[in-house]
Amino acid sequence: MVTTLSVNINAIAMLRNRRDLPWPSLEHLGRIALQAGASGLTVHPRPDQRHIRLSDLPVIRALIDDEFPEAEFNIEGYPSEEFLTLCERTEPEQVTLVPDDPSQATSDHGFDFRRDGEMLKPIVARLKGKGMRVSLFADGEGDVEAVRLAKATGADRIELYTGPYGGCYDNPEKAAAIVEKLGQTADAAKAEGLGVNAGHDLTVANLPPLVKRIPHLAEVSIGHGLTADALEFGMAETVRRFRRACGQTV
Ligand SMILES: CC(=O)[C@@H](O)[C@H](O)COP(=O)(O)O
Ligand SMILES: NCC(=O)COP(=O)(O)O
Repeated sequence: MVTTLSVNINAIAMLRNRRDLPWPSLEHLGRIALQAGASGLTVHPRPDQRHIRLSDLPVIRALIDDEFPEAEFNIEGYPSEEFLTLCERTEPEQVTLVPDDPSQATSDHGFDFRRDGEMLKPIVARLKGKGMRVSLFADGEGDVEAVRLAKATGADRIELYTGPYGGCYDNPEKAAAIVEKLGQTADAAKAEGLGVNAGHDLTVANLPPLVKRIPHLAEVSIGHGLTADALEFGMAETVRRFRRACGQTV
């Protein structure tokens, strides 16, 4: 399976929001990323709109619809009524649900499916009923029962939270142990018929071992590390670097 790359544009929005000016432009950089072969764009609007603003969503929707109809729009967020209404209005191809509290600085854990499974079922059904693929943010600790409960929600995929893996950039032994746990979680998901995505703190350096251990990894969404890379190499070249790191022929 080819692992596709969705470019998360949150960090670009954060840079833009430093000033009351329209640059760097999400539309322009999103276009460059898609032209360079990214499979889609990801946004994670937070309730305080500290990076992605609600007004950004129709712009990205139109960019994909008008210029890249094969691309995927992935919207991430906590499934509040406000967020679900936003998804219904924007109709992303994929919604990634996360358990984040509004006060969280960033996503730092997956769902507790033992606690949240029943709560998620009608939400997953509602989004899928409107034609959106649903992915659920999940810890990658090899918890097979949690994966079974994720499947029972009706979701199409899980997204493995790779923050602990990304944090081990200076500790290869620990990183290898975490990749193995992520791999075991992904194997359990595959056995249940769930697709597998991954994201958080992925980089050109740490992607290849992950993709090697999880050959059925469907998609990675990457923002922080990718934006840092783009400052050095430019968005188009960065997308090509990340695509190669995903195992794609560029
Ligand atoms: C869901 C996830 O993994 C996060 O990485 C998220 O998309 C990033 O959110 P922030 O950009 O707000 O840190
Ligand atoms: N779903 C994870 C994501 O979109 C990007 O996370 P990060 O690369 O900004 O950590």
